[in-house]
Amino acid sequence: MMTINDIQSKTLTDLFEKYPFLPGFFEEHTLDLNESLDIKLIDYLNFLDEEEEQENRAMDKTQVLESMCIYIDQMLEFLGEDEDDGVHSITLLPGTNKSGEAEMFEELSIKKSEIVCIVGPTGSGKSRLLADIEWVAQKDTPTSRSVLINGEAGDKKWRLNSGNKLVAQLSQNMNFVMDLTVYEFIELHAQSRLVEDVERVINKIFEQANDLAGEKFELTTPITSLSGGQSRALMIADTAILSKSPIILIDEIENAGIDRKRALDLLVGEEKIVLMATHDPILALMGDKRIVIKNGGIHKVIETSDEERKLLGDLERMDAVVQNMRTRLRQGEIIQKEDIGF
Ligand SMILES: Nc1ncnc2c1ncn2[C@@H]1O[C@H](COP(=O)(O)OP(=O)(O)OP(=O)(O)O)[C@@H](O)[C@H]1O
Repeated sequence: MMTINDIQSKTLTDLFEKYPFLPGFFEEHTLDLNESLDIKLIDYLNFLDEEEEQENRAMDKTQVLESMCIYIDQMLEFLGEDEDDGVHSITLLPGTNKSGEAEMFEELSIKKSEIVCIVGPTGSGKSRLLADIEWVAQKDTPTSRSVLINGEAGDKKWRLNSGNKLVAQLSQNMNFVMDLTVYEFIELHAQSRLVEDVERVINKIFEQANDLAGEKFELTTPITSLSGGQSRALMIADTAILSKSPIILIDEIENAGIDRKRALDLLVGEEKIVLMATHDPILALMGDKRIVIKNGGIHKVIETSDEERKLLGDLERMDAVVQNMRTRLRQGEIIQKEDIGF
């Protein structure tokens, strides 16, 4: 909760920088902003009182300050940005597997800029684990797991917020139905986030998305004509740059036409906690750790070893061969043994 003390001795310049939506409050309450903004809020309000403008206003100084606090709280809530939002880590505490047996780990903490992969057979419970995190489980899901935020019992406030603010989900199917160009799509999102320099953000997302996508697209391309890989690339860049959610949950990044290593680097570079369920060995080894799920329970947590990282290079080369074949087959070419190269 914002208090009068939090804001009254800050300058208007600082307040506007921190809360870019705040000029809207001044406008709504016909508070004149002609003077220099390098004035403390309280001095500004005193000055207005001295000018005897108060008689023309519905509220006195204290009421203005009080309603400004409420306005800031509500706007932050609406935007999914509470003041004490900083999530530095999440911690999983064990529950039970599908047979009701205790899970095989004591506790697992995941910090900012860490990538953790979730591996395990189909139906073993990978998506369930992602859902437990999204729900900030407190022994109240089928797994009885608990999730701590910054080492403390998860606050249920995360659940109630419609802005999906703890977690951003990147699911496998990205089918756009809106009739917008790439430019309009990003612009809409940037405006809803009240970004100040919308043009700069649009260009940044567009460039990053094109970097990730194999085939390039334009700002004028309608989003409904993007290929699967291109839409995925756009969503990843958009989430990394515009989403305020500290945790990104990914249900597999399919291989088609997207630079997956770069995609992960981009997300981690923006200081996100990244959890990714995957069946793909390359992605699994790109993580710092991987959680192995068996029969609904966390069976093991494995740190990616140096040897595995070296093997990752080999796997990527093999993958490049397969990708190349795929492209050539698509173009109607004939494949020969020497094309395989090993
Ligand atoms: N510990 C558990 N206790 C009880 N039920 C569980 C547990 N873990 C998972 N389940 C249930 O098992 C089912 C399959 O789990 P889930 O969908 O998470 O598997 P998955 O590994 O994501 O599968 P896929 O690879 O096919 O996507 C779900 O109904 C889930 O709620």
